[in-house]
Amino acid sequence: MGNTDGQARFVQLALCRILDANLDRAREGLRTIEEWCRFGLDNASLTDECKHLRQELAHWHTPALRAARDTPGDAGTALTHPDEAQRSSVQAVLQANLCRVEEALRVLEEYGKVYDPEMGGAFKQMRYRVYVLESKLTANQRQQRLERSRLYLVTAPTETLFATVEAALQGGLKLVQYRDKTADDEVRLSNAQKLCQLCRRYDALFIVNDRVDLAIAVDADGVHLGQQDLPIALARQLLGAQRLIGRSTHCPDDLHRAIQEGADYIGVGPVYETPTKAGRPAAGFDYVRYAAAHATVPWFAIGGIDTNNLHEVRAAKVDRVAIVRAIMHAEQPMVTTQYFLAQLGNGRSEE
Ligand SMILES: Cc1ncc(COP(=O)(O)OP(=O)(O)O)c(N)n1
Ligand SMILES: Cc1ncsc1CCOP(=O)(O)O
Ligand SMILES: [Mg+2]
Repeated sequence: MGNTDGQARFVQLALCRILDANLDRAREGLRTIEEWCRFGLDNASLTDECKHLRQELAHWHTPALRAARDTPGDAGTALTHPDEAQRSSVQAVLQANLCRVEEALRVLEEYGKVYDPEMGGAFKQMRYRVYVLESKLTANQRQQRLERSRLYLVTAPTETLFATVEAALQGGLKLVQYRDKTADDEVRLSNAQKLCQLCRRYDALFIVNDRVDLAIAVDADGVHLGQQDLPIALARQLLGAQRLIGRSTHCPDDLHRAIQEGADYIGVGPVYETPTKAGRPAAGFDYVRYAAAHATVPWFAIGGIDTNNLHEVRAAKVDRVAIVRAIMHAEQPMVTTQYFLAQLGNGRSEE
């Protein structure tokens, strides 16, 4: 009898320790996410949602559960995974903490059912709220990062592809498109994978030109589609709600259609005729000014823009530009990137 009592007490104590540890874990993870929503994204509603979730967790974190804590006797405190010692980016921090919160809530849900019949349902409901938070955070982040980007590097297949892109990233670039119209798929896949990883290291968005399949394969942030490429609706079905879709536009009709079809951003051009897109006539400055007056999504002027004519482009109310040769063929891509960013008044947004 004494033994059974002792066992029951042991189980109860273990339960309390599990609940206490996971309440702590979930609260800490949420606090980490909340700080980014507040200071990184300036997003009041996401910050509020984190705070509410933390308060609800605090409500369940009773003195009885806290009293069960025995940190020196906890066999798990010394165990860490090498990934925890290093995070490659803010994204990685957010991802790790979302995971930590979701796992902790699942543990609370399962063991909570044994401790208090109301706990299971309450933590399940919170877990679903964290999934929603995760979707909003991911979607929102990409949109916000896109909005902050004034300079868009569209790559050309050069011998120094990776070194040039990395130099531009070191110069502060935050938006890269992989464009290669001729390479074999095997090469494109490998290049896209490497560029995607490179962009992640510098907290830059990575977009694949033309190819929805490659964008999905490398887990890119989105795809850029021209007028002759896949319809936006189909790309959206394949890519989901959270990835970015860009569309090239050459005239007012294209612009309105792209926005109405759900493009997250548009390319506007070619501003000038350019050998990079041989055979496509310039759309001209009238269309550029039209875009400045009517575009309701971020738009990037593209085509023949370089450091010499940037002032003329800026005079047509252009705030965002997409560049191929002027950076890919620059002698000093990092310095050229810094010049573009400074002229585009990037300030805090590209930090
Ligand atoms: C930002 C941006 N704008 C326009 C284009 C051109 O796309 P598209 O018309 O499909 O031509 P290709 O680049 O595929 O030759 C772009 N890539 N990026
Ligand atoms: C892909 C594309 N679409 C319209 S213009 C253009 C190429 C722009 O290249 P560059 O900056 O070298 O003129
Ligand atoms: Mg295309």
